[in-house]
Amino acid sequence: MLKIESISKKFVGNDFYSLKDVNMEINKGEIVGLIGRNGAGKSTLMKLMAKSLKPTSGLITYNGIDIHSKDNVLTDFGIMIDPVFYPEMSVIDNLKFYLRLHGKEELFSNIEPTLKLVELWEARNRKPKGFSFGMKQRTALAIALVAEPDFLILDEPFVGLDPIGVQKLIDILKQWSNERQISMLISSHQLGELEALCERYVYIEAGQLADAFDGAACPSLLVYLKETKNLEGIQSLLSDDVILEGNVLDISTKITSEEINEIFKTLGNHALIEKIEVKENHLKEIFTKGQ
Ligand SMILES: Nc1ncnc2c1ncn2[C@@H]1O[C@H](COP(=O)(O)OP(=O)(O)OP(=O)(O)O)[C@@H](O)[C@H]1O
Repeated sequence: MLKIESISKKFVGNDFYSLKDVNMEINKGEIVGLIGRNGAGKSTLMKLMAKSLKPTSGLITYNGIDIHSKDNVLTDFGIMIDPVFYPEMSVIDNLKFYLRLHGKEELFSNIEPTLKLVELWEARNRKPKGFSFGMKQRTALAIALVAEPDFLILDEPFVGLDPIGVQKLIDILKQWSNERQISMLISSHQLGELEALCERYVYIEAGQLADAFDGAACPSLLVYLKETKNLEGIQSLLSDDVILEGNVLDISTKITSEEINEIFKTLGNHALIEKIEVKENHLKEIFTKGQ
């Protein structure tokens, strides 16, 4: 588990704190979305967690160990913040070098599926020096993913991926979190992508943790029912993800296709559907409040 306690960061020469007294925890297998406007402090927080910056004050521990107290605490971290590849070395050699550096040569077999995931397999023998911005992003992403990390820190991982690449990445990250209990902190301005992935969010505003909320606020369908009587048939369908309030059924898009089919079959059989709406994107609301 990663724990951040009262972390503050003031860069030399600045008269303001880029982060001020931030506290948070990320548990095993949890995917946490980090959101906030430009300059809010997201990258600074991630860099402190990745040890590429030192905090002005506060403590960050991973499984109880102060990450800044000694080397090798982050060996099982996959980090995509700043470019970490060698521009003059082919992509495939970059990945081999990274695995060797971490003593993980036995994972060379991961290189092909990882490069296929980020759609760089065809370009594997080219040097990132001549790559487009998106290709450089995807090289950094491949390096973060290749060593089967226990903890992923990804700063804007969707930038540079096309829609199919984005969906493939979302699917694999979900799968890793479910099957291998990998923890993740992901920052992105692409709120729809985050909503497809995260269970919990932290919102940073001017260096401070302004809000934290869970994924219950992910997109949902609102089904307006013609009547609120004779709803015994749908009682068994209600859950944390399918909530009935008055005559509105709030159905989270997290539920399975079997559940969706069951709900619509039941509603249709009783001709209960008045109209359907998509609930406003909650993350967008957070961003735009007070604007
Ligand atoms: N090396 C640095 N030296 C001085 N100030 C810095 C440095 N890095 C970041 N800052 C300042 O700290 C604040 C937070 O920056 P940070 O990059 O963490 O924001 P961010 O939330 O990641 O923004 P964006 O969404 O634009 O990437 C900004 O005011 C920024 O100018």
